[in-house]
Amino acid sequence: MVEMRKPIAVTEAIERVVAHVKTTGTEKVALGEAYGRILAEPILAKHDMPPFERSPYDGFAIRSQDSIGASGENRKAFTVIDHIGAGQSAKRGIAEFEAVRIMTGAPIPDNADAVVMLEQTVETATGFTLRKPFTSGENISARGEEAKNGEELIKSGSFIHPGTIGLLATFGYAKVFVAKKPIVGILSTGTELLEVEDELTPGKIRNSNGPMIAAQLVRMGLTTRSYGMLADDLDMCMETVKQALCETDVLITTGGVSVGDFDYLPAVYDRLGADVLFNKVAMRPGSVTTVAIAEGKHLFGLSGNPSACFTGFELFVRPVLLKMMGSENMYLPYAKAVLGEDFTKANPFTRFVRAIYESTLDGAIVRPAGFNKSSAVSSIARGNSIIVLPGGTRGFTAGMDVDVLLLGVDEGVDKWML
Ligand SMILES: Nc1nc2c(c(=O)[nH]1)N[C@H]1C(S)=C(S)[C@@H](COP(=O)(O)OP(=O)(O)OC[C@H]3O[C@@H](n4cnc5c(N)ncnc54)[C@H](O)[C@@H]3O)O[C@H]1N2
Ligand code: MOO
Ligand SMILES: [Mg+2]
Repeated sequence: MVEMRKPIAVTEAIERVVAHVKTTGTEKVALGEAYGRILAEPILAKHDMPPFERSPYDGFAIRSQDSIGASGENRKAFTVIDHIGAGQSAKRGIAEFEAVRIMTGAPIPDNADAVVMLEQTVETATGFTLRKPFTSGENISARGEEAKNGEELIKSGSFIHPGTIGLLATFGYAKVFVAKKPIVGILSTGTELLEVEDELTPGKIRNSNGPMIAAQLVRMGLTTRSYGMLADDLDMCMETVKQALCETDVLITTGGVSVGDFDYLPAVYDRLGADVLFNKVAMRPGSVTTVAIAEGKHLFGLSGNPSACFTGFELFVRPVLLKMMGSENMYLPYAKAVLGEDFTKANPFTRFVRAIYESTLDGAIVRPAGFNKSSAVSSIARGNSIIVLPGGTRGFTAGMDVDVLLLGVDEGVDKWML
């Protein structure tokens, strides 16, 4: 008797996988190694920023009170007593009708409270004249105007992108606490599988899922511990999965999760006494995606069909890995776009269509990326996004609004929106 599986909704499946996450712990890395990691401490302002009152312009620092009454007919004259660029300080404070020629980024001299831009002055033998009054604080960057000492600027759990690196450098974080990377194993199962460099032989195909998942992990800044390829053999699968459970934080397998005579992953979970969170999801592709927990670790049984495998990774593996690293932004970012061509197939389950998303001057357009069966590889290659069509619908036509999940974006969002 073939086992009858009960499909659960995608949202429910996602909730179940992310409910069981243990964090990986933290480590300190040099700033130069921090790009692409997840912050494991908040970024605090270690001092006021700017740390001193400074000039935002190239010009002259003056006492604003000396400019009162200035006009085209009544230009006020100033004597320049010093000349400083960024990194230099004036030798003394200014007195009445004195000024310091000051460049962008240089500290405001004592007694000065306004900066006149070079363009607003006319040079004289000893200084300059100006034709308008300045208010106290005009053209001055106040100390701490961007951040006050001790202020939390970026949350722990945030993705470290180039801007984050700039902020860390600003506050002297030569080293920073980041989440440890989880060790992720990949095992490709299937008697039909050949290595990438192998010539085709009858009935065989090359293993594309293994390299594809490894690259999906690289896109997240993670590396892979590869368990290679195994033929569909229960004992061999069992042995390798057990070994991987000792050596990894998460194991991803591909293939062998359906109800076929050589689909051995269900038996592996059974023998391990694993807690199967689900083995059928109301989605296409990827309906047979199975996730189990053994020894507190996630075993992701992704389908062998490449599009199902790819989608299963993005929907289920990615949020778990991100949550393990303390990120709250674990879900793919979401967009609305106009469907660029008809998609008339029925969608008994939620359908994830590999797609090409394009921003145009008239708004976002999305089109299916070609041959879109669960077994498809080419549409994954063409796609940069996934159209999500709700279950129980059909007859989407060009011009309709559809939901899209964007791929390859550094940092996702903290909510599953669909
Ligand atoms: N009677 C039923 N048959 C099937 C069902 C079902 O519910 N009842 N589900 C179908 C669905 S949906 C899918 S998806 C597949 C899932 O199959 P498995 O996850 O068990 O994967 P395999 O049987 O091992 O392989 C399926 C397909 O994918 C190819 N494959 C496998 N591994 C790789 C790889 N590493 N690289 C590239 N391609 C791979 C494999 O050759 C098969 O063609 O089951 C349906 N059947
Ligand atoms: O898991 Mo299958 O991919 O739904 O076709
Ligand atoms: Mg199968």
